Amino acid sequence: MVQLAIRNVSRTLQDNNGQPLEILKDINFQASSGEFISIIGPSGCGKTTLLRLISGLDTPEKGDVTVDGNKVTAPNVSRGYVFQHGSLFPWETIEENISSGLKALNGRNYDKELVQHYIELMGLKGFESSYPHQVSGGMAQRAALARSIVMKPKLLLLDEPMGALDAFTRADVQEVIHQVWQQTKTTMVLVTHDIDEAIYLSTRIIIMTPRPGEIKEIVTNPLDFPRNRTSTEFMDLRKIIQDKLNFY
Ligand SMILES: Nc1ncnc2c1ncn2[C@@H]1O[C@H](COP(=O)(O)OP(=O)(O)OP(=O)(O)O)[C@@H](O)[C@H]1O
Repeated sequence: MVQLAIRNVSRTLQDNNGQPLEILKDINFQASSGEFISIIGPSGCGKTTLLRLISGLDTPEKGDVTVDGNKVTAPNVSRGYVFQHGSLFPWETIEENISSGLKALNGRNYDKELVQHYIELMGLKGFESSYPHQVSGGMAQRAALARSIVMKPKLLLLDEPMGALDAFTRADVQEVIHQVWQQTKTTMVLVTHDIDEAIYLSTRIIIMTPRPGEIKEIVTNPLDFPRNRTSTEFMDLRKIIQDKLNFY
């Protein structure tokens, strides 16, 4: 069933001199409930702009974004957003951060078991009382992910959440995202620069052109789970996507 629909979306912003800058041009795609979509493309092609339009943080001047048939006009808790730098509250502990949205919504009667479930799943047991500056970058990102997923969003938008992590930590957070996706069946849209990450996690990969960002191609990922990054099939797909990203 189609959950997310982007129809004829264009977005023009202003550059530093006040001149119009066409960022996104005629974007069209649909995602079904439970899909994992990655968006990949050259720097500045409008990936984050597209994610902001899906979240409702921004609105397009042409076209529309709908989720479950409803037009997106403003942010909503049903669409979670995880930033590159998880943006945890530095004055709250890991547990307080994870439960902050639930508390804001439900007061003190929030679902504490759910919070504990994600503390365990994210490997944060024993660090509940630590503050963000006392844990590693990977742990902070796992906590940011937990903070979003406990809200049970219909759609989870991931804006390069592994972008600032080293290769080992990155693989570790990818694994956690994959587990959360499989367990919750939440529709996820990930912006990434990392072809392997896109192949490892996604059901489909959207390849964008340089600015103005247009969809060059949508590649359906044929690989079964669990995926093996060193398999021939994985490496073949990496080459195919790398070639499609070769614009110059
Ligand atoms: N608020 C804004 N006003 C003007 N221009 C903006 C604004 N936000 C982004 N831009 C410009 O829009 C273009 C697309 O930005 P965006 O962050 O969406 O690209 P991206 O593909 O996510 O880039 P990257 O991969 O480097 O993160 C860039 O040239 C950026 O400088």
